[in-house]
Amino acid sequence: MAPILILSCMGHDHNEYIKQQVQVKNPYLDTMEEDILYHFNLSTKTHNLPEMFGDTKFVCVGGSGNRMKSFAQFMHKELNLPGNPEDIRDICEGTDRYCMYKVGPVLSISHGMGVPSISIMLHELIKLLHHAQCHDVVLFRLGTSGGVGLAPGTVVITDKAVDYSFRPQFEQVVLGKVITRSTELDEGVVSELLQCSHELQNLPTVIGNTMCTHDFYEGQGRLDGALCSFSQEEKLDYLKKAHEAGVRNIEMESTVFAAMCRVCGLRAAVVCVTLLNRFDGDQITSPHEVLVEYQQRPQVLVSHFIKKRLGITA
Ligand SMILES: O=P(O)(O)O[C@H]1O[C@H](CO)[C@@H](O)[C@H]1O
Ligand SMILES: O=c1cc[nH]c(=O)[nH]1
Repeated sequence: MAPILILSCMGHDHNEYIKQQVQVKNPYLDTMEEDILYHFNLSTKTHNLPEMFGDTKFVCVGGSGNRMKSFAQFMHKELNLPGNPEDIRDICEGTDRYCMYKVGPVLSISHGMGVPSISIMLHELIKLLHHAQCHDVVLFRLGTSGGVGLAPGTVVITDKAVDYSFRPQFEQVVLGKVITRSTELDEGVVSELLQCSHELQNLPTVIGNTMCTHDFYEGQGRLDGALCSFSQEEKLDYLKKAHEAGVRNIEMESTVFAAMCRVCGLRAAVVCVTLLNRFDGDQITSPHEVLVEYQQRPQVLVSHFIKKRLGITA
């Protein structure tokens, strides 16, 4: 029998977190004898998912496997967990599609680039959380992005994840028809994250809309792809319109992430650092070590959030 959501999934009262369970929205799932999470190389028959994952409270996802491994090692240290952080094992090592690390109540998973890649990962992740009977879970996407009118290195906590027309929605084609889902995120988590950013040094942070595109080059109005059919003026005009619509950064996964989490009753937030200001150019020119430090910023912010939630003080 599928667990039911006892209280409203989008409420903002802290007490409501207590009973929040993962709602898969598929009547067929509970009739299946076995569920193979193919891209994770896990299955309900071969793995004891409640034992492996039942205590998960925070799921952090990001594009690259190495970044999510470093984040897991960082969290291992931040949470003062026993053992050597260097020894953490990739739970999905039997497949090279995604990487997954578990450190205490934190699960760190890579999702690759773009909507199709993260959406496959999210289907399997949400089923995993359901099979493992997890509850009170908060999900974060920790990413990089192009800034719209912001200095490079600024952390953007997403208010609304919007599409190419600045609408807060995600369109999925199902059986040849378009289904539109809302991409509203949890306001409570957004304010908690903003408060966390005020408590940290050197972490310039804003709340803004995040535009999700299906491409890094033409899709984000870059003039430096292999194809370009528009002028510099047209590019700047589009970015200006985006800025007027409240867009402060551009990336490639936020809308489907927000939509799927929302439908399944999962509180979620998107926290991405900007690598450049798109009004100033398209190429990412900062030195490697600067970019490495930038991409740690969302991790530092979310780590602070997690430690506060767990009652761990510095
Ligand atoms: O830093 P990550 O999580 O990979 O995300 C951003 O970087 C990739 C493009 O370079 C896209 O996937 C975009 O969303
Ligand atoms: O400009 C950028 C930088 C990172 N990721 C993106 O999707 N766009």
